[in-house]
Amino acid sequence: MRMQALLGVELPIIQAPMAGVQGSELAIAVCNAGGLGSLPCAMLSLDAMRQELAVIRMRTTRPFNVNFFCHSPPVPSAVREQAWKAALLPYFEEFGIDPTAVTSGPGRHPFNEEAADVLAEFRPEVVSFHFGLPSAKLLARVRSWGSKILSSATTVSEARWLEAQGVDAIIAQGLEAGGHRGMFLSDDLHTQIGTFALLPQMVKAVKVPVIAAGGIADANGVAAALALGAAGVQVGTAYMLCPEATTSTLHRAALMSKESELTALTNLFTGRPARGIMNRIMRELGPIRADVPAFPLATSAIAPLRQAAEARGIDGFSPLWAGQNASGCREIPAASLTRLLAGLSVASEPLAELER
Ligand SMILES: Cc1cc2nc3c(=O)[nH]c(=O)nc-3n(C[C@H](O)[C@H](O)[C@H](O)COP(=O)(O)O)c2cc1C
Repeated sequence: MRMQALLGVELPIIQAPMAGVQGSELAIAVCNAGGLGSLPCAMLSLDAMRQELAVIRMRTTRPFNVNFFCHSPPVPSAVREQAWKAALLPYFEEFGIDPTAVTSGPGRHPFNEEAADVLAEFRPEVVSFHFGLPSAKLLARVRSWGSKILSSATTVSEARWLEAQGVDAIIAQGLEAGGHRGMFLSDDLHTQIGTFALLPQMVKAVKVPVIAAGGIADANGVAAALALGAAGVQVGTAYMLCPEATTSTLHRAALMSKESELTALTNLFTGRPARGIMNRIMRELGPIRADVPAFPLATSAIAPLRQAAEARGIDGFSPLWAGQNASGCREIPAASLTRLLAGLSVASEPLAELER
């Protein structure tokens, strides 16, 4: 089944939920252009989430997707906290940050009953999860509103597991993808393979529709994914320069520069592996370390460093999330990008140029 029939949209394009670089504005623009816009909620308070959802309902009548992380809350480890702070100490000194003032604590919220209470007020057409699924009870609550349920899988085994839990579609997230790996059955990074190797195997293994994600940045990429059996695609990185995204100036500059050609998986910023543009701290500490606190506890120690560096215009301590294919990033309205991805024409001349 094509994604359009399943999710009630015109185009087979999902704008990937991207916590930290977008809110309702991007989602609304994509929905109104015929794609499926997404609101990432992992970093939103309940009040902010309610406000964003109200804005979306007000400004579009189309289906939209609301996205959550569903990791298990971490067990803090004093040993790892200490080791992490020790590794960061030279940088705290360089930027004049008092290490004793650095607090620890979670920086990302998993989906829970309180978030479900807010969601119940809006009953979104689609709800997607990252890092597996929430409890069966919570999932049943989401399903009771008629919301279609999506989740990311990075391996065929994860796809089979999600199908057994009754999801409506599976997002095949390949190695190229920007941001956090949705992996949840294994923490072995070698298990995730490239999108166009993963997709056909997943399509063969499960009966539910499979949506391709990772490294897809233009109409040819979308067509290739559909030819390999995808019901639709989920595109993240390509939307990050759109004016409706909230991507920071430093992050935009990195995406537009040659730097964006080198990305790596790193757990330094949150405790879980995510793909971002290589920067100073990734280079100097090594992008993956065993002594980093569990997700999302690593975030709080690095946050003051990031803040101090960004205030000086330095991007070396910021998570510059991006996929391996930033070639589709364009400073054009999200509606135009959505149409171009779907192989449709756009009205204005400079944009029509991009189609060639
Ligand atoms: C900046 C950024 C933030 C992301 N945040 C989320 C998120 O909050 N939830 C989620 O399910 N996926 C998130 N992802 C992953 C996307 O859902 C998707 O897998 C990825 O963007 C697809 O690869 P591409 O970036 O190459 O298009 C994020 C990706 C990026 C680039």
